[in-house]
Amino acid sequence: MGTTMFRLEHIRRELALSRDVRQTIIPDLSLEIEAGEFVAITGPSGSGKSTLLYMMGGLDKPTFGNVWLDGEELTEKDESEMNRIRNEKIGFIYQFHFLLPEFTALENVSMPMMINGRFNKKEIKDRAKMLLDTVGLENKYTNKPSQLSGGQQQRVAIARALANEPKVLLGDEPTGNLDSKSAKNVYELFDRLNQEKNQTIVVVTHDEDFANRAGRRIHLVDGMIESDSPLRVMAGRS
Ligand SMILES: Nc1ncnc2c1ncn2[C@@H]1O[C@H](COP(=O)(O)OP(=O)(O)OP(=O)(O)O)[C@@H](O)[C@H]1O
Repeated sequence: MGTTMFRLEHIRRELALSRDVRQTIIPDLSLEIEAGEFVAITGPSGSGKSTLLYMMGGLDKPTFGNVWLDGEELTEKDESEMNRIRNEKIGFIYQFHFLLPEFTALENVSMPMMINGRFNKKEIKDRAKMLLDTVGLENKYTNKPSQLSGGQQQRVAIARALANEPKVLLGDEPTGNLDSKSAKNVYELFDRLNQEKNQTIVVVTHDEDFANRAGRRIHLVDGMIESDSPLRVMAGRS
């Protein structure tokens, strides 16, 4: 048995549409994800995929139920504790990269490390370079986002998400805004991070090719797990 990275117990997420009308997005969902897994969450539009991912990343709270990440219970944490956990343990990648336009690739990747305070100035610069090298942008340290292609911008966002050596990398349609060639580069990068560094990855995706790269696919319909299937034997796991 591996180490449990995520444990979700009887998650329910309701939304108040008006004073007395509530919509149930996720009725009752339980799930465990182990360290080193690469999981794709798929399902039709509106099935609750992003809502689930945001609760896993502590960006949204369930109406009922509990979420544990790496042994820490997220739902009971206040905002400042959650900010710490997000900065230390979670790398989040969105469909749109949200890079800071006035800063270079190197500065964008450095930012989470400067907030964290764990590395000194030189270490931050060295790590930022190493991370940009990892995502294949060794020649783009001083480029600002506007001087990079969409795929390159997303790779900077991935390097930034990895800055503080997060326990988990969460992606909400990370290839949703990319052409097929750039998307393929991003899949390959996720694959490599998972295979070589045993990085735990959970991505929400509509992209079949991407979902097929993952070791496990969780298919949601109406906020319920319709299927949960391993796709292939993961490297290094018995
Ligand atoms: N802030 C909100 N206000 C109102 N409805 C919301 C809100 N957030 C989510 N919803 C509703 O909750 C349901 C689930 O949304 P969610 O974004 O999790 O689905 P999804 O499977 O990720 O969809 P998509 O694939 O289209 O991104 C949808 O019916 C959506 O309309």
